Amino acid sequence: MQIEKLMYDYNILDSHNIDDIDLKGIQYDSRSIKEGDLFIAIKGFKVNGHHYINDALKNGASIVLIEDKNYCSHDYPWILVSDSRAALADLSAKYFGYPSRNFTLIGITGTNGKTTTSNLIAKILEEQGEKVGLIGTIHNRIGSEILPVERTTPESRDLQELFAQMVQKDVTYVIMEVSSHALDLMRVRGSEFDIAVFTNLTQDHLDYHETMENYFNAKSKLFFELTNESSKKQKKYAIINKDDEWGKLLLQKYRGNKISYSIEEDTDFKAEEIKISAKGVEYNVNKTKVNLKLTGKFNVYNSLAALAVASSINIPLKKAIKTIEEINGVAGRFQVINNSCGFSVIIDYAHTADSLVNILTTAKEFVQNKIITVFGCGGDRDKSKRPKMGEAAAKYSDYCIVTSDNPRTENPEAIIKDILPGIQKEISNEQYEIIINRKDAIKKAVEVAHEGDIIIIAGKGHETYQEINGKKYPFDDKEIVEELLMLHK
Ligand SMILES: CC(=O)N[C@H]1[C@@H](OP(=O)(O)OP(=O)(O)OC[C@H]2O[C@@H](n3ccc(=O)[nH]c3=O)[C@H](O)[C@@H]2O)O[C@H](CO)[C@@H](O)[C@@H]1O[C@H](C)C(=O)N[C@@H](C)C(=O)N[C@H](CCC(=O)O)C(=O)O
Ligand SMILES: Nc1ncnc2c1ncn2[C@@H]1O[C@H](COP(=O)(O)OP(=O)(O)OP(=O)(O)O)[C@@H](O)[C@H]1O
Ligand SMILES: N[C@H](CCC[C@H](N)C(=O)O)C(=O)O
Ligand SMILES: [Mg+2]
Repeated sequence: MQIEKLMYDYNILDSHNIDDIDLKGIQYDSRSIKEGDLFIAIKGFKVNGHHYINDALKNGASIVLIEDKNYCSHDYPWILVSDSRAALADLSAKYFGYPSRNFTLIGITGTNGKTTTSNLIAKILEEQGEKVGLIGTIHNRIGSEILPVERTTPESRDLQELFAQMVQKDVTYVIMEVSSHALDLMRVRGSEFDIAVFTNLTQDHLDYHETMENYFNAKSKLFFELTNESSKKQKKYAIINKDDEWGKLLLQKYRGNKISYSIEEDTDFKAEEIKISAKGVEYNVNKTKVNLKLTGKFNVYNSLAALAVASSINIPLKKAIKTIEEINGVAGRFQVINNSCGFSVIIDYAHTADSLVNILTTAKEFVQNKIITVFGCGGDRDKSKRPKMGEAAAKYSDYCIVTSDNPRTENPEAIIKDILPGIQKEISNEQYEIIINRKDAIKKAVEVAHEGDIIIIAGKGHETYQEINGKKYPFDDKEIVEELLMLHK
């Protein structure tokens, strides 16, 4: 694409020597630059992308886009804008042909339940014969083609490229998890959403957002994107959990079409007569029975959200229910590991206090003996959630083994030290132990478990690695526990 065409109508502050440049691509990382690309320099949290302009030029960049006028130079063609992160999103959407205009885009935000809910919605749509694109924590998917992921919501440029691939492959609906980081860092700017879902808001990521209000404001951005003009026929909807205090606030603030769901309040989709068991959960919604193989009150919420989305695109309730009733589970979400040892093992991605409370209280509904919980907290993430996760785990377990999650660049012992005050608030020294090595911790849980116990291995769910000091080592809770269970007598 000619640079003049890309920049036509764009608010630029200044430029140098940009005539007649035919762009081959757009990149925000100097290491990904190929001959003829535009390099967009972003001032990051860790480093300043402007420092990598020379690397980008060496790798073949034909022009750079900057926001710092100190990098205006006679040595290379440049464009100066006021915000290069915004420009990355705007220009990528244009470069890839505004791909999200070609399908119905469903965004799901909230602290917990995004992955589960998006998987339920994907199945409902696929059952209707639609070709679905799925973007989220476990993987990205185009129809049945699986693509690996780095993070939950891709960077704007990568997202627009992925959308364009989806358009080429005739996808009709895209369901994506939208993280608060993504909303704050403009990764979804230029994406035209039709339906937005708010699952809940509980403490996480305060290392980044600092306060719950900021965290809520970041999440809310998805809904204010929704009110923008659109070229599509699909009526826009906000789908919101009214039992969540922040959800209530969003319902009050949001002016467009909305559908609410709940267990406790009067709403469009209200679950009643809930029965939770080890095998699943049953409830009634709008006089129709739902019998899920997924268990836990939290999955009542996830399924209500999915049913509300289905109704917003005119899929009959009974049809949508039939589909979600067939779903056996989502990888690493309350995943039961079958065995013949007499006790149960459940792997779950709970990495917040709220999600620990949810899975442990669910397990308490049907445990016959004791609950043994193996968990840790991720490094380089919200430190203030650590004692709260400790407290939640201790309060609802009979025995806790505190271990490592992804230490990232932190010292695992220091992370555990942050967890302990929460644990010690609830239980005595005999009711917990520390085993830093996660594999050894899981091994110990299997050794001490008795008939009727439930072992909960929390925090890493579907993850197949453990990140230590910038390196990802193979590590899979499921594989490890299956190996240990085979050896267990
Ligand atoms: C806080 C955050 O989200 N940061 C993201 C952000 O980083 P940043 O802007 O600070 O970038 P930086 O590393 O300082 O680098 C600045 C610029 O220099 C460039 N650079 C850097 C080095 C080099 O040699 N050449 C070069 O050009 C970089 O590509 C970048 O454009 O933009 C980067 C590029 O897209 C991301 O990699 C990075 O994600 C970091 C690694 C991350 O861990 N993010 C997590 C917290 C995250 O986003 N999580 C959410 C899920 C949360 C949840 O809901 O549970 C997610 O959506 O996955
Ligand atoms: N609706 C819900 N409300 C509260 N907790 C939930 C809900 N759904 C799932 N959980 C708990 O949160 C964990 C994560 O669920 P899920 O992966 O669906 O959420 P997510 O929002 O995608 O999380 P992440 O932001 O880490 O990608 C589950 O393993 C479970 O413990
Ligand atoms: N999306 C979450 C995942 C956390 C998973 C947990 N295993 C951890 O490492 O803390 C995050 O980036 O905070
Ligand atoms: Mg997720």
